[in-house]
Amino acid sequence: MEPNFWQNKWQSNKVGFNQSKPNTLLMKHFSALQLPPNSCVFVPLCGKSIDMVWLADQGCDVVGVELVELAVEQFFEEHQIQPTIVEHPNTPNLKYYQGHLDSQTITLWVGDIFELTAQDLGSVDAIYDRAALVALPDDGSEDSLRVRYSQQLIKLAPKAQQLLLSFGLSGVDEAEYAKYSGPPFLIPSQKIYSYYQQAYEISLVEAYETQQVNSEGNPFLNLAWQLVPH
Ligand SMILES: C[S@@+](CC[C@H](N)C(=O)[O-])C[C@H]1O[C@@H](n2cnc3c(N)ncnc32)[C@H](O)[C@@H]1O
Repeated sequence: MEPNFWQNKWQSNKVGFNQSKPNTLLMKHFSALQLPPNSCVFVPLCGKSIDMVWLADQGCDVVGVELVELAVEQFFEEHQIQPTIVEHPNTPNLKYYQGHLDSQTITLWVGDIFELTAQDLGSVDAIYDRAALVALPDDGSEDSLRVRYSQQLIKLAPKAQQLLLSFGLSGVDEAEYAKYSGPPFLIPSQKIYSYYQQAYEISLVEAYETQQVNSEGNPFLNLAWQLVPH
């Protein structure tokens, strides 16, 4: 997706991916990560997700990154948090907004995730990916946006486990997935392994069929994965 695609979505308020309530798979499976209090959770491609408030309520600090500044502004406005805005000392296209929710710190970088470094993020204990991997296309090439994104996550936080949410389709083979365009994209399970098995032990912690079916009656799936660094 070109940056303009996302800028337009936010400018025209076509943000159907944004949830009004915390994600049920997050609430159900987050405790399996067994994070100590004040752990830092990285939320890539964070939008203005309410899940970040839920994570802070669990006693975590949150670091996010989001391309579109309007999304970050809206996050702080909607939760009535007064942010401090800090420009990156060396990278002109990066800045962060930082504020506090009770005793937790929320730091949202504005910019392209590919411009961030592990040093910018600081120490990260876990990554929560909802609507991020599935937002990016994979044309099958070695340097597709989705492949580059998965590599970048590993570089940014090599010691962090991940809770990853994805979408699939029940009862079809991998070839069938290519018929569906996104975002969000459906991702065959084999692909999740191909992106991440070099860095993580991968467990599928939940997969459930949604009410929605394709034209052949195959149900769409919501999946939750736990990825633990080797
Ligand atoms: C489908 S939305 C999901 C937002 C959020 N994770 C949620 O659950 O609501 C994907 C977000 O990624 C942002 N985005 C896309 N490409 C990006 C990039 N290269 N760097 C940072 N953010 C990006 C978009 O602006 C958009 O807000």
